[in-house]
Amino acid sequence: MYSKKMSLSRKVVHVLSGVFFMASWPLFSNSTGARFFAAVVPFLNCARLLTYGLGFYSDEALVKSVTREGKREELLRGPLYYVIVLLIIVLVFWRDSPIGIISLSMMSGGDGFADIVGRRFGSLKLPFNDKKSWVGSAAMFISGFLLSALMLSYFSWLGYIQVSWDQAIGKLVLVALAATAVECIPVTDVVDDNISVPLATMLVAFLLFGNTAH
Ligand SMILES: C/C(=C\COP(=O)(O)O)CCC[C@H](C)CCC[C@H](C)CCCC(C)C
Ligand SMILES: Nc1ccn([C@@H]2O[C@H](COP(=O)(O)OP(=O)(O)O)[C@@H](O)[C@H]2O)c(=O)n1
Repeated sequence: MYSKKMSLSRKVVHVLSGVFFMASWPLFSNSTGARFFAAVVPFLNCARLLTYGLGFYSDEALVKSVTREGKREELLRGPLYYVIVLLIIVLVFWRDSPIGIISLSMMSGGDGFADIVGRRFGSLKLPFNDKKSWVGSAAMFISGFLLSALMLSYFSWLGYIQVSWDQAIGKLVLVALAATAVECIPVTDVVDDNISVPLATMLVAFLLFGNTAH
């Protein structure tokens, strides 16, 4: 029986892994190769998830902390997609582009809180997706928007990006709406939302922000 406590702990890992990983980026040097050193952590986690997910070795603690039903094969789906997206974001966008910062915030914070809040308070389901709820989607939008704004402020304060907040706020609202829309449409049986949410965010953030946060 998969407990609510395990579900909550998995989601806390979902939220905090991405946030703490992103928050650690300023610890790396200003060299052009710094992103590759930062990519070592998600790379090693990819290897770990593949090793244990394919059954070469077993790690019950890992399986219990990041899977829904305690099956090792689950490591090869949501958790692996999540870490691959971290790898792509850190290599492609790094800390000097709002696109990666916002995409990671929507995937970790937005999608994470959608589950945490929606699973507990989401009795009123969406008319087009009975697995998702209005309050869960609202939590996705609000937490994704707030975490994105917080992390953009963080990297702006440290001098990696410049943010024109008079324009950025409106653009961030639109990006959060797009991410929320993608998260709640019933395609998660086909495309995991650890793929669909960041991809949709990257596209809309690129169209609205380009590679600067103005
Ligand atoms: C539970 C996770 C994904 C599943 O999502 P869903 O299917 O519920 O939508 C997150 C998996 C996390 C992964 C096993 C560990 C990732 C660690 C990260 C690469 C680096 C963290 C470093 C930081 C400094 C703690
Ligand atoms: N927009 C949302 C998202 C999730 N949820 C709740 O959170 C549970 C898990 O959502 P999910 O299938 O998107 O979980 P992950 O794929 O993110 O792990 C759902 O079964 C709903 O109970 C919600 O109510 N509304």
